[in-house]
Amino acid sequence: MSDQPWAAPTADGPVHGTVSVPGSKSVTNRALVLAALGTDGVTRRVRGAARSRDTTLMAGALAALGATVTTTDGRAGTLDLAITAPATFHGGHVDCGLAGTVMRFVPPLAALADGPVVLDGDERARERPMSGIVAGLRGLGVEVSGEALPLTVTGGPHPPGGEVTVDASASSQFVSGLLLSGARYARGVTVTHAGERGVPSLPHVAMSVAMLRDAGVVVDESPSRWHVGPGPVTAPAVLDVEPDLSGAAVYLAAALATGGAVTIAGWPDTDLQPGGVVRRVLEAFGARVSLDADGLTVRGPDRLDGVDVDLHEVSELTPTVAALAALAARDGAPSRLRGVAHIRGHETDRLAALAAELGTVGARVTETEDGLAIAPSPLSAPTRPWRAYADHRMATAGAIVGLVVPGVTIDDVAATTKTLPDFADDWPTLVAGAGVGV
Ligand SMILES: O=C(O)C1=C[C@@H](OP(=O)(O)O)[C@@H](O)[C@H](O)C1
Ligand SMILES: C=C(OP(=O)(O)O)C(=O)O
Repeated sequence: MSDQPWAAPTADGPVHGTVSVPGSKSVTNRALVLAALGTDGVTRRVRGAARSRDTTLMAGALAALGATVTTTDGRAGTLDLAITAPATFHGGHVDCGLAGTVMRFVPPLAALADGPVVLDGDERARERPMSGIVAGLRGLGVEVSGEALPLTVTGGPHPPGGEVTVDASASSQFVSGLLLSGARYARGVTVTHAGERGVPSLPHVAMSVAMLRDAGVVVDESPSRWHVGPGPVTAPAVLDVEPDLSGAAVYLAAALATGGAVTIAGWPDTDLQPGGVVRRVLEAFGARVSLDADGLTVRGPDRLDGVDVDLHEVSELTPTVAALAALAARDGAPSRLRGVAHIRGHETDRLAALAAELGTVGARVTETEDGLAIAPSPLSAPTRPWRAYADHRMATAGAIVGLVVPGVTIDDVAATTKTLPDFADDWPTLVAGAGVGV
């Protein structure tokens, strides 16, 4: 990839096309962790994973601690991973990159190692919240030095486990991380959330619970409290990863932005991700959504409606929704995005980043305590490149805006490889009217 800013393609007219997106990083990285926790000598396969940075980091982390991970080419540019759990994890060094799933899911697994595990990541990763994992592990009898990355985790192969109360208002991944390895702790793990705000992105905790149950682990849940019983982790021998529906939303946004129609092939009938919420959010802008044998098709309206949406459950959609809201505001419709205070701790401070970058094209975006307010304003060509802040979803938000605002360039389109490894090629292909990956 060159160092030159990437020119986001402008659409000549309505965008029409069919897209096949790679597997969800959230599903993939849970599947990899659960496979590595098996103690029955079975090699498990995770099929259709994205060839993305976050997935690669998770595979690398598990290998660094003693799991055997082999990677082969899967269908349509995806990866198939085969994982064999080690008899005992060993100490080592783990690179978390900027992946929340790696920095929050691996420390509780590292506590099962027979030696210290040092975890570090990108510069920005050192600023991402880790308090729930650090406090949670200490409460479960694990030694942790450091309060954020870099961390050293020293557990011993049989950490006691038990009951902890953590404040998970900064990330649902605190809860997911503690639960995913909890069955391997002597007394299992019980996590209670206590904080000023609720746990964000709760469908991602539900994903953890569903995948744990699928791996034979006993999980009890009540509001703000989850219990994982001790016992073996026997994930399915083969897991087909469902498409990344938040990544898909970016491609669907092309239909909304241009009044076109985009189909996501292979959209699942039932999903572990909040697919229904993704659909409802797009419908709020005036899109028509239908699911049939070809996949999920979204047809954009002639003019986008403004939205007033609480994105607490689907906070990772915020950059996509904010980009569409800025396009709606161009036609005079204001929007409010709420419930996402915690995304200041995502890959970047997304509220500040969105206000700044949408501002470069003339949008009137104000940061609120828990979201963004977008006031009517015409949009115009920017005078500097759109900054991605190493954030895949900031880069894709810039591309959405670039469909209708000429002259948008993105300083670091390679940031998209965190979850969508082929975005820089696939997006122009879609905008030019061709199918992608199908
Ligand atoms: O567990 C997961 O796979 C995720 C949980 C959510 O994190 P937060 O709860 O920090 O928002 C989500 O935003 C992130 O993209 C993926
Ligand atoms: C917040 C996100 O990622 P992470 O898993 O790194 O937290 C995201 O993908 O939008």
